[in-house]
Amino acid sequence: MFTSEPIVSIQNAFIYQKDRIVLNDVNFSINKGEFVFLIGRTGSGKSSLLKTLYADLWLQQGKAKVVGYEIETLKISDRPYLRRKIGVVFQDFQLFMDRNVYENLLWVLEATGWTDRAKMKARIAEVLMQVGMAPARDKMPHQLSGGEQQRVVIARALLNEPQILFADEPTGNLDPEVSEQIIKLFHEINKAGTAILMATHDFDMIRKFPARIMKCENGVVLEEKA
Ligand SMILES: Nc1ncnc2c1ncn2[C@@H]1O[C@H](COP(=O)(O)OP(=O)(O)OP(=O)(O)O)[C@@H](O)[C@H]1O
Repeated sequence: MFTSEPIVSIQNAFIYQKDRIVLNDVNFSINKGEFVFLIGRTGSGKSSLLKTLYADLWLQQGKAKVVGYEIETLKISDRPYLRRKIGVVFQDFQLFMDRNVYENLLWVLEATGWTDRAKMKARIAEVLMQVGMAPARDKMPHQLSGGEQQRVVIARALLNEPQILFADEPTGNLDPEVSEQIIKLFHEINKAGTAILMATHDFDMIRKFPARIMKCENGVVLEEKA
């Protein structure tokens, strides 16, 4: 039987902020193409868990493997290689406000080793099309609505064809209608094969777009029964 290795697996992991344990003995895995919601109250550890998985917070105890990289032993110099295979989307859009959409995306391609200008231009056109933002190519971020900016951020996260997107409250700053469009976009991206791990408070969206749910509660991560 064909079995593929999970793209995220975390075992016996203790997640710390400074010297305080935020999450104890975390164990789960995420398979290729899965969609997973991560829920839990403010301060329950969702962001800390995501940060650990994209190697922004040191994993002091336990093991994690993300798209083939062992997180607990990952050298700082190897982080860019991990980051090329994953995409990260936050609540605050974090675009360069002094560059237009095209330049924002170009910056990422340059920073991740692309050199062929024609291929870069084509890839940017492709991801902007995928998120419905092709007409905004030459606009400055301040000329876009919050939802449009978030689409550009998602396009940026897709540039290197990540195997998984980590999204931390990606609709946290958006009104409900726009949030729904953004979650729909994540679902389309997921259907095209990219796994998604999304921290959210938005229970309406979870009801509308049912998927696997994990919950941070009382210092542990639990699988939530549907
Ligand atoms: N940089 C930091 N230094 C010290 N403690 C931190 C830091 N970041 C978060 N914490 C603490 O770690 C705990 C978990 O926070 P975390 O941000 O992971 O929770 P969260 O579930 O993502 O919350 P929210 O929904 O508000 O984003 C909280 O008690 C928080 O105060």
